[in-house]
Amino acid sequence: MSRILRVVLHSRPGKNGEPIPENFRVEEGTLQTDLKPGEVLVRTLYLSVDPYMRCRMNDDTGTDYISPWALSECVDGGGVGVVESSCHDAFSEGDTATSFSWRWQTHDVVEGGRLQKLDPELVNGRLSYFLGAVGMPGLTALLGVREKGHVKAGANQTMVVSGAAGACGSLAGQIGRLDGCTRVVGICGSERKCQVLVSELGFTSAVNYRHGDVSAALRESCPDGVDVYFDNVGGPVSDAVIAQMNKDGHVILCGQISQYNKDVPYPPPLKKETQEALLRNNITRERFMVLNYMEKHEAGLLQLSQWVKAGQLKVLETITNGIENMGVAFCSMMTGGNVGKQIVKISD
Ligand SMILES: NC(=O)C1=CN([C@@H]2O[C@H](COP(=O)(O)OP(=O)(O)OC[C@H]3O[C@@H](n4cnc5c(N)ncnc54)[C@H](OP(=O)(O)O)[C@@H]3O)[C@@H](O)[C@H]2O)C=CC1
Ligand SMILES: CCCCCC(=O)/C=C/[C@@H]1[C@@H](C/C=C\CCCC(=O)O)[C@@H](O)C[C@H]1O
Repeated sequence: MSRILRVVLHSRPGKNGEPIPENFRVEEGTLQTDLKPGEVLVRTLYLSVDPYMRCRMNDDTGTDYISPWALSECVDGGGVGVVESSCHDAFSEGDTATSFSWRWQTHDVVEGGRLQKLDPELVNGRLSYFLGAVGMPGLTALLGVREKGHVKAGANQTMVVSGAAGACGSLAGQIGRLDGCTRVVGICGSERKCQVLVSELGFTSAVNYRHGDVSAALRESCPDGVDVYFDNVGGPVSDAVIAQMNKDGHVILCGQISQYNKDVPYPPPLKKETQEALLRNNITRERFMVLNYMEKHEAGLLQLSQWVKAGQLKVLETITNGIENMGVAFCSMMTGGNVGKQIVKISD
């Protein structure tokens, strides 16, 4: 029996409420560490906080693929850890592993079949990258661009990315550039983030949506209009981008974070003018979900790993320490406190 810390959902923000760290509660508990056949004891190294978790804080997520978290039960999401002991053939002490449904606990006993073994070499030992650039957000950026973006090298395309300084957006813009877009413009929520996009990640230009006239800034940044829009945020930012899209353009409908604190279905309804602009200009806007492309994940992770190792894909992370700060890190990410992927480091 070991003593552990875990995070449970303490209260729900309400469907129209902003989440607060106090919606989560850290508890001490015990873990039975005598393993049954097939089980693995893992120590958590890193946990991910992600926007879709906001929907899991509601008692009804409004979707059929994301389930609500139960009150007072341990919450879960993407995680990476190290095997401390194993009764499963595929795992040995010292192996590293990941899962989309890693419990927010310092240690756990899990069925080995629910874990994927990791090759640290893919990330040059930076294991947190498996929750970001060489993980679900990286795949979202890569497959979103490749499956829905219709990017063609040499076609002089302009791509706009919203949420551009975040986990998916910072990678999507770089991938748009690697795949041949002439111009990649990022939209994000601060001057500092705009600077990072241009000076560190190679975006052509960046627009701060919290400052000044976004439509005017976009017009200046996109003199030939917008061909591909990687949409992470929805709402007024997306209305402004779609109004400047060219005929036969493509919206990659990745996420709509600006609407997650509202009681609306996913994807949220568009305003009439935006819907009309899509129809008038024959713009596709297809919902993209990374979990619908599982058969492409292995090759996608290899591609992402190669780019990262070659320095062609720059990785940004914001790392918060300590399981007691899961709620703080989640709320910070939801309000723009992160640059790149928001990670919580749980142990060495
Ligand atoms: N379809 C799929 O398969 C997947 C979709 N997603 C979606 O991708 C999007 C990005 O996720 P992820 O990269 O993990 O998160 P990020 O790392 O981008 O973090 C979220 C960011 O959203 C921005 N934001 C918050 N509120 C608003 C607002 N009202 N208007 C504009 N921007 C806002 C903040 O940046 P800022 O400072 O710029 O405001 C914040 O940093 C989300 O919508 C998510 O749901 C993610 C994974 C898979
Ligand atoms: C309702 C908002 C969804 C916005 C898009 C998004 O962020 C999607 C993210 C998914 C995410 C969650 C999907 C399923 C989780 C299931 C958990 C459960 O019900 O137990 C992530 O894991 C991959 C993205 O496709």
